[in-house]
This record gives sequence, structure tokens and C-alpha cells, in this order.
Amino acid sequence: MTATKGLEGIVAAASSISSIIDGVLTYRGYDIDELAEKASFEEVAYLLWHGKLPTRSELDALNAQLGEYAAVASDVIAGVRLYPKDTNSMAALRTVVSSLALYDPEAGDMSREANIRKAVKLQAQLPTVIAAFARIRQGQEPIAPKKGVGIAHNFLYMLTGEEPAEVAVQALDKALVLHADHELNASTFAARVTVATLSDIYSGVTSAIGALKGPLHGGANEAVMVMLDDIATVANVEPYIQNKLNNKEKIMGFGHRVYKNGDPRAKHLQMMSRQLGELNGDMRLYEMSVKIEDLVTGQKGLKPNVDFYSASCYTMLGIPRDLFTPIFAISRVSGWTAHILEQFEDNRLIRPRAEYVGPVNQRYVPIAQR
Ligand SMILES: CC(=O)SCCNC(=O)CCNC(=O)[C@H](O)C(C)(C)COP(=O)(O)OP(=O)(O)OC[C@H]1O[C@@H](n2cnc3c(N)ncnc32)[C@H](O)[C@@H]1OP(=O)(O)O
Ligand SMILES: O=C([O-])CC(=O)C(=O)O
Repeated sequence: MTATKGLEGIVAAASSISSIIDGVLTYRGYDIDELAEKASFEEVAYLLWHGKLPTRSELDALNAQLGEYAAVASDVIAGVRLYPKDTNSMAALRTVVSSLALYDPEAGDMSREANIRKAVKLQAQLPTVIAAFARIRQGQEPIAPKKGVGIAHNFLYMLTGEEPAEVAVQALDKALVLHADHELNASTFAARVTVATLSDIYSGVTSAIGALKGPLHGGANEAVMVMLDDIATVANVEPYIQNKLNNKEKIMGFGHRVYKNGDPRAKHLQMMSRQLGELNGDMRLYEMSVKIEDLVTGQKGLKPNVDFYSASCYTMLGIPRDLFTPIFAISRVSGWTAHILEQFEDNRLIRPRAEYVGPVNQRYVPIAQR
């Protein structure tokens, strides 16, 4: 038995949810390029869960259900008030999502109907708890979710207490569409491994959030913004990046396990970054990002991934950088839960083997003689 480090190239599940074939990403067979231009995030979530685009009445019903479930139990918010104010936002999200299960009377109901309802609840409640966390740590009161608006609108409203501009809603909605699912990425795999033991959907999503947090995965979007903040000016891009490349340091937001010729989502986010810069009358972050891309792609052949341009986009939408990865989770919970539902449909415990490389033939030595 020989291990494949990082499971590179190993096909570990059959799935009909999303595919990456020859660098083209599809959700249920629909090209992400078309969905990014035409679909709302709620339509995409429905597509991931049900395998088809919703009719008008199906979408209306989903939106009504999302509105109904968006408020969370007051005890969950009371719990958030107890978190240290400087707590890591993804650690807070991991904890609060785990706690949602405690207040859901059907948390342990493993029927498909209950699991679909729980998927919708998680989708509806993640924006509420993230916005509540962000406000509470600043000494502000959480804002209750609004009915009759989409997830992107509601999140920006709950975060700021103000009606968001339509352009901001559209930009965030498109970003949510672009992040919704991605085949067997690390966090989705973590979710599937967890529920394949027949644990519940809340456990699966909590595992997934833990996996998304790391900077080699979803945490890279925040790390990109830390880098942009460090660089600060267009003039400083070249010395800063050159120094990192010379020291063989990783440049966050570049490279991908599957895409070697570029991530098809990045171009949409690059365009969004340019448009937001033009609208704000401030091209600094966009120009810095393009210059970083020129250097990193020119010298290393590495292309930007989904996390690279999302950092400048979210900052231009006025979102604090430590909420970038939680926003990724707001989107990806649609994919995680679709994969959990798919895993339950034809479940088998996920239990690979390890190649043993440790010592052999050891004999026990009594503690007094060691
Ligand atoms: C939503 C997402 O999860 S997208 C990915 C988000 N993560 C990041 O942006 C973090 C930066 N990127 C990376 O760390 C990697 O490219 C990953 C984790 C995305 C993919 O990792 P792997 O498939 O294991 O690639 P691996 O790390 O082996 O890289 C292969 C080679 O490219 C180099 N490389 C890969 N990414 C980068 C990078 N961002 N900057 C500099 N060099 C890089 C590696 O150092 C390695 O070089 P070597 O062969 O000389 O040792
Ligand atoms: O697929 C991956 O390895 C990481 C990624 O791009 C994603 O999860 O969107």
C-alpha cells in the first residue's frame, strides 16, 4: 500500500452535483459562466439541492421558507454574546453553527424531508449568525433578518443596519453563485466523511466550516487581503512580491489542486473588482491585484484562484476582511448540504487506509526502565 499525498488525483466519490472537466466548472451540468451572469444565488441553491432549476412558484416557496427560517433562537444569540470579542470569526462560526443543532427539534431526524428542511434552515441562518457576531463584537445590537429580500441583500442589511445599494447586492449575489459548490474540495469532503458515519447534517456542516477556515482553502481570501493591506500601494507590489517569490513563499490566492490553466471563477471576480473600483472612484486595490497577477503568473505560471479577486471585491463592498471566509461559508453551505443529502442517498462509510511508515517490532519497556 502506497499513500498518495494529499489524495491528489484520487476519485473518492461519485457525484452529480458539480463537475470540473477540462477546466470548465458546472453545477448540475450548467456552466458556471452562464449561471454567474443569469442566475440568483437562491436559484443556484435550489439547483444544487434538487438537481433542477426552480419554476417561479418553487423559487417563491424557497424564498418564503428562507425568510421564515432566517431568525435564530434567542439562546443562540445569547451564546454569541459570551464569545471573546477578539475571537476568530471562523472559530465563532464553527461554534455557533454547532449550537444551532441544540435548538432545532428535528436535528436528529434523519428523514430526507427533515434533512432538506435543515439544509434550508442552515442556508437561511448562516447570514443571520455571522451578521449578529460581527455586530455584537463591536458593541452593537444584532439586526433581525428582513422578509421578502434575498440572502445577499439580507446579509448586507443585517451587517450594517442600512438598506444596501442595488449594485452591492448584485455583486455579492454573483460572488455567492460563484462560490456555491466545487466538487470534492476539502471542506465538502470533510462534510461527506462526517455524515457517512450517519452523523447529522449539523455535524457535517460544522466539520466543513473547520476545513474551510484554513488558509490553503477558504481562509485564503482573508489572507489575500492581509497581503494587499501589507503592500498598500501599487508601487510597493513589485518589491514585496519579488521578495516573497525569491524566498519561495506562497502567494495567497494563487494556484489550485485541480485547475492548472486558471480558475474559471476568477475572471468574473476580476471583472467585478474592476467595476467596483470604477464605481468607488478608487482603482488602487484592483490595480495592485492585476500587478500581483502579472508578476506571479509571469514568473511562476500560477493563476489566480477564486479567493484572489474576491478579496478586493469584498473590501470595496465595505466588508471587514475577517468576514470574507464566513461569506464563503454562506455560499458554500448550499453545496455542503447538497453533498450531504447526496451522501445519505447512497451511503457507505468513508474509511480509507494508511500506509504505515512507523517503527516495527517494538517491545514494551516498563516505565521505570525507560
Ligand atoms: C477556495 C480554495 O480553496 S482555492 C485555494 C486557496 N488557497 C490558496 O490560495 C493558498 C495558496 N495556494 C496553495 O497553497 C496551493 O496552490 C494549493 C493549496 C491551492 C494547492 O496545493 P497543491 O495542489 O498541493 O499544490 P502544491 O502546494 O504542491 O504546489 C505545487 C508547486 O507550486 C507551488 N505553489 C503552489 N501554490 C503556490 C502559491 N500560491 N505561491 C507560490 N508557489 C505556489 C508550490 O510551492 C509547489 O512548488 P514546488 O513543486 O517547487 O515545491
Ligand atoms: O476545489 C478546491 O480544492 C478548492 C476550491 O477551489 C473551492 O473549494 O472552491
